[in-house]
Amino acid sequence: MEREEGKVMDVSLKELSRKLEEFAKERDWEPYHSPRNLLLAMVGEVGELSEIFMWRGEVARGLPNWKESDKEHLGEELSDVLLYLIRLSDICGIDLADAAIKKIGKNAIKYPPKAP
Ligand SMILES: Nc1ccn([C@H]2C[C@H](O)[C@@H](COP(=O)(O)OP(=O)(O)OP(=O)(O)O)O2)c(=O)n1
Repeated sequence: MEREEGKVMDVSLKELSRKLEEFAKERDWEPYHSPRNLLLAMVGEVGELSEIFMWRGEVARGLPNWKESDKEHLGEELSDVLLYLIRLSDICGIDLADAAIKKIGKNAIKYPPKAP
């Protein structure tokens, strides 16, 4: 994991996946991390993420008028969704990085760029 001024600059999905595995092992939570439980946990976090945007109306890119504390909360909920997604993929035996790259390739064929 590459760091600069205390901030993570580059981290792989595999590194995050390993950290999540360690986290679950250290707490004896592995039996609870079944595919269905992880999926439900992720959907729950998507709900929490949605709540942040609820009733605010449309939001400008970069969230210029948001309080720092709201942006921090947003980062936490986005992370919860990502972490459960990575853990779910891992427990299902899916290499998420590989699957995502392949899917981007497939998308590009389905939706070719407009001709110049
Ligand atoms: N069985 C569990 C429970 C939690 N976590 C981890 C993954 C998530 O990143 C985070 C979720 O924790 P909480 O369920 O406490 O959810 P929040 O952090 O959103 O707290 P709250 O719902 O109180 O806002 O913890 C986990 O891996 N396995």
